[in-house]
Amino acid sequence: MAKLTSSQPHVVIFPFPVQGHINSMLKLTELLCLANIHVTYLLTVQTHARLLANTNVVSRYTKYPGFRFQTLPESVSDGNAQSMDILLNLYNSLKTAKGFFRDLLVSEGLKNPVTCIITDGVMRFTLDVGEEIGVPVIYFRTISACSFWSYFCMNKLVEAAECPFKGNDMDFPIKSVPGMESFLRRRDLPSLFRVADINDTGFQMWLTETQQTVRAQALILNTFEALEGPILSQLRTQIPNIYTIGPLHAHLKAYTKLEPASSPLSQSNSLWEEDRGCIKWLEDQPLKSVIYVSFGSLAMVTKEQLMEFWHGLVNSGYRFLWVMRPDSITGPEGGQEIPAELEEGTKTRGHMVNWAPQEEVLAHPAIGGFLTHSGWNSTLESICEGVPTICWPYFADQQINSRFVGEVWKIGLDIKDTCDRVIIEKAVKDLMRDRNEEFSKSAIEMAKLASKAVNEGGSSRSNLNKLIEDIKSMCNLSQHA
Ligand SMILES: O=c1ccn([C@@H]2O[C@H](COP(=O)(O)OP(=O)(O)O[C@H]3O[C@H](CO)[C@@H](O)[C@H](O)[C@H]3O)[C@@H](O)[C@H]2O)c(=O)[nH]1
Ligand SMILES: C[C@H]1CC[C@@H]2C(C(=O)O)=CO[C@@H](O)[C@@H]21
Repeated sequence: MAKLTSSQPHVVIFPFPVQGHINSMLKLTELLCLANIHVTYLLTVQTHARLLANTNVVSRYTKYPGFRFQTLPESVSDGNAQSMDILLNLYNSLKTAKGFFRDLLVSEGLKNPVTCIITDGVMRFTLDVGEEIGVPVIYFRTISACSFWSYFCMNKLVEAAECPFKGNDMDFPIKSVPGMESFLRRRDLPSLFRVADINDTGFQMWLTETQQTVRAQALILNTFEALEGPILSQLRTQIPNIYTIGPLHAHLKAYTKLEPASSPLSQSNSLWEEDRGCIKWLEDQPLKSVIYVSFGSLAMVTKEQLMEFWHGLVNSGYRFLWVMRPDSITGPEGGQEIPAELEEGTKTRGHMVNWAPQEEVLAHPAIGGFLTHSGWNSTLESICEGVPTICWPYFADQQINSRFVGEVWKIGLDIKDTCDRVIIEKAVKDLMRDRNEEFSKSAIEMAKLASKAVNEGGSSRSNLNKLIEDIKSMCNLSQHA
């Protein structure tokens, strides 16, 4: 093994290429670039093209001469699937890029040696490559610490016969996730736990992926100590080297002192075209009068669910801004007429878009609440703006995030497993009016803690500085075969 040394830190960052993962890993990328670290960022051909078409990333990154995008072979793709199939297709497709990844690292090494690899914590083939060529791998798992910890305890649940679930009582308590014994129910576990057989492909896949985390040099989490401290303490008994550096979107803003409103597209990483008409619409709405509705980039709703949400929102009497992503409605073509009262209610109090500049929307003074699927980015973005949430988790980590929102942080309502119109109407009225003071108070408190974490002297800022130092110190350690 020939040893190459370098005085220039060069990190290859490899996200699982879907919106929710690309976002936070690009924010980290920019923070590393600001610290004069060279970064090569890997994307599929598809996502790279979409990112370039819908954002200003090219001009944004020209100020960092050490940055470049690198695309994966064209064959790596999500197969134009939807939702969970996107993830499975991508997962399998990405593994075929192992040889490409290895060759890239070695050939990059000839010009500008790669000194550290930061990869998404669900791609263990990258650990194999790092070990093979002697370059340290740091994992970045883009979910919350609480959901990661529950994945990490999957084996314990199986050993304790808590999973697979016996019987249909979804409110049955779960005791095998240390630190969550007093409030965790079956329905709060990540949706992958809802299996009849633990040999289920998805279950085994995520169990194995999560367990491999211990092979990484360290783990980066997009969270902050004041939010998830007790769970992080549990996690550190198994994985001592954890950098909590979130919320990353706020961290980047604090670092660059960017005012969100001053430069609309400045930090967007959207794969869809943002409809800025909704900001104009928000300008005409009273203070805290609007509930923002969005289910992220992967969730799908059936036509029946859509109608329940719609009736619930209209019947609540509140104004709403609703992101209805193209292709996010499942079910047979055609069908249901839209009832006149929904048309009317939407015309007078609603606004719908395909994709919104979400960070900016949540920061807008007209927003009073957020009906969300509880994806981790959306959860952090609402926390930073002190916006209380109604949580309708769709899959994966979302089920446990929403339990923490409702039961631990008390910054919103968890309505999981139902979207009946009567429940939606009541939840909106509770969030926007009847229990607004209580939720807003805790949400604003949490927003202050988030801001403290990412500013000078805060825990996330110190951890980021430590990460940067550690990456710089890896310069003389890397070996290439
Ligand atoms: O109109 C929109 C809707 C969303 N977003 C952004 O898209 C991201 C969505 O991310 P997230 O809220 O995390 O949801 P998903 O897209 O569903 O993210 C996937 O990745 C997350 C991080 O791993 C997981 O927590 C989720 O469960 C998983 O589905 C956020 O940054 C939003 O600001 C927009 O900019 N405009
Ligand atoms: C397929 C989803 C289940 C887990 C994955 C994930 C994770 O890191 O655990 C985050 O969000 C989803 O995109 C993935």
